[in-house]
Amino acid sequence: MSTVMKNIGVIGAGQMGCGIAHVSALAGYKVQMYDLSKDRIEGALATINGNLARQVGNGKLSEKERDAALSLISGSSDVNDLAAMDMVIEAATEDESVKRKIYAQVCPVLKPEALLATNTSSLSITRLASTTDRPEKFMGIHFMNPVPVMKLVELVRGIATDEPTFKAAKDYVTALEKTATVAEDFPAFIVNRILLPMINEAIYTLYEGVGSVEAIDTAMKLGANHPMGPLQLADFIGLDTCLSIMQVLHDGLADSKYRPCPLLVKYVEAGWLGRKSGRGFYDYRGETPVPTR
Ligand SMILES: CC(=O)CC(=O)SCCNC(=O)CCNC(=O)[C@H](O)C(C)(C)COP(=O)(O)OP(=O)(O)OC[C@H]1O[C@@H](n2cnc3c(N)ncnc32)[C@H](O)[C@@H]1OP(=O)(O)O
Ligand SMILES: NC(=O)C1=CN([C@@H]2O[C@H](COP(=O)(O)OP(=O)(O)OC[C@H]3O[C@@H](n4cnc5c(N)ncnc54)[C@H](OP(=O)(O)O)[C@@H]3O)[C@@H](O)[C@H]2O)C=CC1
Repeated sequence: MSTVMKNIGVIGAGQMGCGIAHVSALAGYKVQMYDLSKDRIEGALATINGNLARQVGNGKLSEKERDAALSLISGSSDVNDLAAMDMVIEAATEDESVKRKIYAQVCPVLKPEALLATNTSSLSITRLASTTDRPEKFMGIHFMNPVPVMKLVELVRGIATDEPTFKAAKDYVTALEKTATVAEDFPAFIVNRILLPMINEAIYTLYEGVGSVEAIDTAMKLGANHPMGPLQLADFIGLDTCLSIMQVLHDGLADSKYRPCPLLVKYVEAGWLGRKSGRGFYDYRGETPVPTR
């Protein structure tokens, strides 16, 4: 039997949390966002408003549909506001210790029958599930960035995930008019197992001086028809997230071919995390992005 869901909680009001709230509300779910600070929540609501307005501007949505979606989204920095949720999707920072702390805080607040999902890009679903009070009701629902545009969602079961949970997650993805693929619970699943080593290799190509930022991105855009160059895409994903994923691949598969490029490590250590921090392989602080190497 499938669980009928109406109320979706989203933990982490960053770029992915905003996207998940956006598409869930458009599909008619009531959405409650939670993040640590009120500022984050206010920023997220403004971002969602802007992205919905863009869809109205290009004729993808009517004003009525935008208003209906906006009226379904609330946010707060009080975890107790997640108590009535049928499913909570955690989309906080890609750091296992952060996610564990969140589950320890959130699980006692949730209804016993509520599902808990993670949008992790790489971490073991089974290991994350084991830190919760409901491993059978826990799974990976991995959206792609930007969520309102990308059609794919990877569904990942942990060893304990039960069938009604999987079915409810699949029904939810279908209601969002997205396509689900099933990935096994291996480091970084399918998309990032393939995509992130390519991005890491592009950073090695830069590190070794084979080409400049501009040359590498132009080469892959015009030479391989990628919509974004790999360094532009790394900045878009977030360099902290890219590094975490490479570390999970390196540790989890114990193969030196996944060694994170030292230049990626250096950028993250500098706090140059890409678009979200204003600087990465490009500097976004002016009118147009300028390569940093
Ligand atoms: C790391 C992980 O765990 C997994 C991942 O997500 S990996 C990352 C996967 N994503 C990708 O590979 C994205 C690659 N890039 C692209 O596909 C395209 O460059 C892009 C869709 C992001 C932008 O496309 P574009 O043609 O350059 O820009 P543009 O024409 O302005 O936008 C196309 C659409 O995207 C929307 N869009 C662009 N950026 C957006 C954003 N950040 N948020 C919401 N919508 C956005 C635009 O509104 C537009 O929508 P419509 O088609 O409804 O008009
Ligand atoms: N970026 C991408 O392309 C994709 C990312 N993902 C995954 O989605 C998740 C989120 O990524 P993304 O949105 O890019 O990251 P962001 O850095 O944009 O957002 C993360 C958000 O989580 C918040 N946060 C951190 N700690 C807590 C906490 N204890 N409680 C509540 N909120 C917290 C952060 O707040 P603060 O900034 O104040 O710390 C921030 O608002 C990660 O697991 C990532 O791997 C999945 C697919 C694609």
